[in-house]
Amino acid sequence: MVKLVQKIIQARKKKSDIISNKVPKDVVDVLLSDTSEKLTDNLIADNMIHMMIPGEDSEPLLMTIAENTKLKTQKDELGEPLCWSDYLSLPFTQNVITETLRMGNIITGVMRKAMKDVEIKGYLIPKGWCVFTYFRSVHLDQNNYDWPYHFNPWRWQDKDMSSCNFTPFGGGQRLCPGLDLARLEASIFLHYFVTQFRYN
Ligand code: HEM
Repeated sequence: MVKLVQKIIQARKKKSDIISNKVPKDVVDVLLSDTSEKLTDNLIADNMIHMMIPGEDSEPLLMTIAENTKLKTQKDELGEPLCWSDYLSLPFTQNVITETLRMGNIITGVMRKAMKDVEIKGYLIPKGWCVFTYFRSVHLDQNNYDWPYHFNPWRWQDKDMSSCNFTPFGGGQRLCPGLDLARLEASIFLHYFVTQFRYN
């Protein structure tokens, strides 16, 4: 990321040599126009990255904290432990988990062996061949997801998850039997993480 941002800075520097005295249009322009010489390219890149990360992740985190804090307060008032229906009552947290599974699933795909000749979309997979179905390329394909590298839990609101474009737990006869348990564990982790831990 630093390398990428540094390239942008270099390109801007070249441009600003040609067009001097122009009014700064964005953060990079402002940082580059600093005359104190304290701002190295590295520091400028660092500043830009720090501005990008909160812009990207703060909203989903805020929503998750709000939803889970509300539940924790209710539970504390009633003096009750968490139960199954609580897990289902956190729709935004579920969307955060779904989006995490889409972008960062630890299982990148599954292996299959063709038991007979199979033709898919004009390609022949001969009997006995092994195939690796790569989930990640489907989950990060912009034909299936707008801005696929953008962490956007809202994309799952009112969306049907049972499509072939979303298979973090596999599908068919070998569908992961731990699917619900995995989501439940992730929800419990997120609940305690956002309601009990401090970031500093
Ligand atoms: C985020 C967590 C998890 C992910 C992403 C995941 C993903 C998967 C995937 C993709 C498969 C299909 C493998 C294939 O088709 O070859 C699978 C199978 C399986 N998973 Fe999970 N899994 C998770 C958690 C769990 C948990 C918590 C358990 C059990 C407590 C579990 C038990 C199994 C078992 C037993 C199979 C084999 C099913 C079969 O072959 O019939 N998984 N998992």
